[in-house]
Amino acid sequence: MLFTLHCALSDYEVFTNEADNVRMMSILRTLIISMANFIMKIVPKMLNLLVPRRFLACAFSSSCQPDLGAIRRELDKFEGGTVDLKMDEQSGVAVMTLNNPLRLNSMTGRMMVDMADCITRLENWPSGKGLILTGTGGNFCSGGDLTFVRKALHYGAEMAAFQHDALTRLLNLPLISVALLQGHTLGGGAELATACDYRVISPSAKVGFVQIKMGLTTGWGATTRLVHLLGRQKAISLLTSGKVMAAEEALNEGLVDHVLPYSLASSDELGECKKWLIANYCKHDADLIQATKKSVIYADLNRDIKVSLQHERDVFAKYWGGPAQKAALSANIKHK
Ligand SMILES: CCCC(=O)SCCNC(=O)CCNC(=O)[C@H](O)C(C)(C)COP(=O)(O)OP(=O)(O)OC[C@H]1O[C@@H](n2cnc3c(N)ncnc32)[C@H](O)[C@@H]1OP(=O)(O)O
Repeated sequence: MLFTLHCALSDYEVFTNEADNVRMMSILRTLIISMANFIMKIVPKMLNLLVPRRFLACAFSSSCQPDLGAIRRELDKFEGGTVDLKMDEQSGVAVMTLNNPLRLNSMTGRMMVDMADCITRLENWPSGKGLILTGTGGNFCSGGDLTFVRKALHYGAEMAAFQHDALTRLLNLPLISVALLQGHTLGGGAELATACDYRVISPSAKVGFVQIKMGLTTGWGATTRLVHLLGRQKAISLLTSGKVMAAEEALNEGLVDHVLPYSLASSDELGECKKWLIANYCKHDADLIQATKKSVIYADLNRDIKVSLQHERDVFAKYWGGPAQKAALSANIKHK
């Protein structure tokens, strides 16, 4: 590079008449290309020195496997609130409750860890059929707990990796899940809601992906899930506007599936949501519901139609001629 620069400058002194202009242009071109090459080589090296290696490796390498155990230990230090789980064996419906009411159930690091543990328990619940994700005190969730957020500004990539893992596991539970949106569902709260199969909303509730107003994009996987759920256009519209929607608008946008007919006390709305879930999706045998949901997830993850059909056939063959089918045949059911 220095050699090229030296030659170019000394040549410039020699060529003074117009006939040499073409040659001079060519030298200048060589010089510019050399400088560009030099910059291309040196800038990534300087960046590497300035930005912590761990961040570069995790943010830019597709093969990066975040150490979720280490992240979990770090997040667990950001205390405040809990996430509680009640599994009702009789109905087969569990209720997972975000519990940080003084801060409208916004999520601390500790709550993220709690939620991941609840999801692990639900992954291993063979008699389960459904799950309701709700918040305590009449609010679903007002996003990341801003007290936690302010302390964890250095830890965004790691927190996102942890939440992506937990919420993908939530979405892929073999249970039919529904988020009950009451009061405020904002930012990260709206992201949590998209990790359930369905969303039921109280008529007085509001929901919005306000991340863009907070100088952020989605950190807990909602962009990916929204594109699957609503398609590109609606995802772009909800995420770039940051608009906070009332219940009917959220229904019209396709974000929610059912608006409760009346505003009730928050525990009564939970009861109504449970009735809606059971009546629509959890009437049948737990084993069959879980097999069905697993097949749907399999089909979603394996868009290769042959692979998905093979899996569907294998599951079908397991139930064909089994006791549930024989009982149904004997019952002579009329599907009116
Ligand atoms: C990776 C995550 C990315 C994100 O989630 S970005 C979005 C983060 N969320 C927010 O910015 C929401 C901020 N809060 C608000 O806009 C309002 O509080 C909200 C939800 C409209 C409710 O308004 P109001 O009904 O007037 O109630 P309020 O403001 O008096 O709130 C009651 C108490 O709750 C607190 N609170 C609400 N949301 C919080 C949050 N996210 N983190 C920490 N604290 C939060 C609020 O500070 C207030 O506490 P205090 O009574 O003043 O001690």
